[in-house]
Parts: sequence; C-alpha cells; structure tokens
Amino acid sequence: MADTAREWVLKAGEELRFEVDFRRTVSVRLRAGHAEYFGAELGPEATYEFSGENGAIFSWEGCTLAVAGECASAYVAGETPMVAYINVHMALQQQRRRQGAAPRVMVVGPADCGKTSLARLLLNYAARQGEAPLFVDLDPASASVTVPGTLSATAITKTVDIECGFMGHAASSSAGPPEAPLVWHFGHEDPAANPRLFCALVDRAAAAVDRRLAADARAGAAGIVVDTRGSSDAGRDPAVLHAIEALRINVLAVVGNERMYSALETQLAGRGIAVLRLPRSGGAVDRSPAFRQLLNAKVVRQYFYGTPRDEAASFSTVVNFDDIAVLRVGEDAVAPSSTLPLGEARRPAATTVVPVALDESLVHSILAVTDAPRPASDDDDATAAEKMAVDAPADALVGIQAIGFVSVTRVEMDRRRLIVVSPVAGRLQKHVLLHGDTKWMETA
Ligand SMILES: Nc1ncnc2c1ncn2[C@@H]1O[C@H](COP(=O)(O)OP(=O)(O)OP(=O)(O)O)[C@@H](O)[C@H]1O
Repeated sequence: MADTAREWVLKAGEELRFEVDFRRTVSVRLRAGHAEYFGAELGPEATYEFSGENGAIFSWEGCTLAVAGECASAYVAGETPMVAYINVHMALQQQRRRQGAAPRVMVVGPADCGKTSLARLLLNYAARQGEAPLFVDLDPASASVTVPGTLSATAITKTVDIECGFMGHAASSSAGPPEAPLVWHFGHEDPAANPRLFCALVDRAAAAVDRRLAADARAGAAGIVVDTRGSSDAGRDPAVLHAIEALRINVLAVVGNERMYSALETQLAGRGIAVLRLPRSGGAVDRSPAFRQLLNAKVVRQYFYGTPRDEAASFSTVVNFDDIAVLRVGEDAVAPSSTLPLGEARRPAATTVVPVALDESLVHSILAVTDAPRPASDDDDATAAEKMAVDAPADALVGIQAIGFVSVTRVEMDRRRLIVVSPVAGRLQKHVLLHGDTKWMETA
C-alpha cells in the first residue's frame, strides 16, 4: 500500500482486516457510515493509529474508511462470526436484566483463536449499553491490562481504547481507586509453571471480584468476562477447571474447537453452566513466538512510558539493597528436609517464599511492588529478604496484590544498590518486591 490514504468501502456486515508491522504506523479514519473495532465505535472525525497490530474494523451498516501508511496485509472479509458474537451479547443482556443472575462469562479455546478479541467485544457492547462489567484477565502470557506474568481484574466503565486496548483503559482510569485494576503477580507466562500458585492467585482474584460485585451495584448487575490463556484441551486443563469453579462461571464460551466444546459440554453437564460453541474468526491470526515477544515488549514499554496518545514520564530511582526485600514465590530452592528443625514439615515448594540474591542477574527483571509490611529489623546479619522469607507467613505474600512494577536497569554491587525505572517519581516507598521470570530490555 502506498503512503497516501487509500479508501476502503465496506458493505454491511464486512470487515477490513489488517496487519501492521512493529516498525510501521498506519492511521485509519472513518469517512462515512459507522464502524467499530472489536465492539468500540470509531468516532467520525478521529484518526486512529496502529503499530504492531493485527485487527479488524467491522461495519454493521457499511462505511468508508481512509487508511494511510503501509499495512503488511489488508483485505475486506465478508464472512465473519459477528452475528454469532452479537447474539451472545444479547443473551447476556437478557441475563443481566433478570434479577440475581449476572453473567459470569469465561472465554476458552486454543491459542490465537480470538479469545481476547471476543472478551473485548463483549465488554465493549456491554459498556455501550451502560453496563459496567469486570474484565478478569487470567492470561499471564499476554497480559492485556499491565505487564505480562500477571492476573488482573478491571472495571470496564467505558469502551476499551481503540489504539491502546485495555492498557489505555487502565491508564486512563488509574486516577480513581475504584477504577484502578487489581493486579496479582504470578511471575510466569504459563500457569503450568506453577499450577498451585496460579490457582491460589485465581482464588484471591475470585474473592476480590466477589467483593467488588457486592460493593458496586452496576458491576454486580453486569457481571464478569474472563479471558484465559490458550489451551488445546481446556477440559483437562487444571488452571481452566479451577477458574471455572473459583469464579463460579455460568457461561462458558468455547471458541473455534468443536472437540473441546463437546468435551466441556459433557463434562460440565448439570452444573448450571451454559456452554456455548462459537466460531473462530478467519481474521484471528497465529502469532509467532517472536511476534508475541515484540508484543509483550510493547505492552511493558506502554506500562512505563504510556501509550503513544498519552505518553507518561518514567523515573530512574536508586534503591539500596538494605532497604528492600526481593522475594520469589514458589521455588525448588528449599532446604533439604534434614536441615529443617525437628518436627517441622517441609513447606510445599509451589508457594514457598524464598529470598532472591541481589546481584547482576536482576538486570532487566520486572519486579512487582507490593504493600507487604517491611520485615522487622533486628541486629543479626540476615538480609531484609531473608528475614522476610523466614518471618512472613507465606499466606501474607502468596496472592498479595501488586501495586505497581519497576524494571531493574542496573545493579551496582560495589555501592550495594539497584537502579530501577518506575512510573512513579521519588524514592520507592514500598520495600517488598516480588521477582518472577518477566524480563524487559529497554530499547531506544
Ligand atoms: N477478525 C479479526 N481480523 C483480524 N485480526 C483479528 C481478528 N480477530 C482477532 N484478530 C487478531 O488475531 C490475533 C489473535 O487474537 P486474540 O488475541 O483475540 O486471540 P487469543 O485467542 O486471545 O490469543 P492467545 O490467548 O493465544 O493470546 C490478535 O492479534 C487479534 O488482534
């Protein structure tokens, strides 16, 4: 495509599918008619920019779009699953109007089948009708709301930002505590890396969701929409099955896999869960590991530096080794049983809290900042992390909410300090940080 704007005319029920490289930016403008991006309406005068993105602009009535910039691919598709998707939305709206039956929807299916896109569409359609559902993101591989390696719950009170997705939503709502997303640090991209910890976090998220639905009448009536990590056999996936139970799911949308649908329908029969079979969109594309890596790097960059539309300042902060405890939940590094005090059982490794050595290996790590109280100081030589790991009951740290994240840019061993990037100015006020596998290398 040439750099000058190209006009695309969509007939009713068609969508423009496009892929934009990470090194390019494409801008889209609605010239005539109505169009939407995963359920969020395009404004008539606005220009939307996309970079490193695959997506589709759909029109129920037909529209004209002007697209400027170079797409890796762009084509108009007439066959879409949108009628099936809007039928689900209408059924959910009916359920919302019946007293005491707020929908608790979970979307499952294989990788790249369009689960997040469907969740976003259902949330957007609900928001456009004045509903305020919660979006529960249980996909730590491609966290939508904050950095990868996390689970989160976000109140969707307006349609999700067309350019920045849920990240834009979280950024614009972070001013008001009731709207700020609740985030739990898992530290891995795959629930199977530590299934017990993952399930413990889902339990915490479920309890927080229940509290939120009880406290906020609008959210209580609108219910929840849960996104999950791609699973080739959700019926046997312990993370999925646990989440269905913990979040008391009553609508399960199975996208793009007949066998998975029929297995789940049989398995969940008689449990009051409506299991829906939904087609995969022909536009949902398989993303390579390299593409996902770039996508996650973009998400982390947005966390620290804001979105292109809403740039934020980030701050380089010095953190002294003696002021912090960096801990990891769930490690094999437990002492052999023979070294435990007599009569004391070994704690299961999955939720054991262990101190992390403060050394160069921390460079590029993303650390979750928590609200855990500082370990009491005494006069022995133990580091804060060691005291914390020994003193704090694991329960206090497993499932604690992340109140933010910092990225380690440098470790100065001689001066016993870390240099971190933080979206918040000033000294780090909180001192217990959680470490996981999430890394990010800042590039210019
Ligand atoms: N109709 C469509 N046209 C073009 N692109 C689409 C369409 N639907 C989804 N996509 C894109 O396809 C990719 C995969 O979709 P999505 O992220 O929704 O899948 P997913 O099942 O949630 O993936 P996973 O759980 O494996 O991360 C995304 O880049 C998304 O924007």
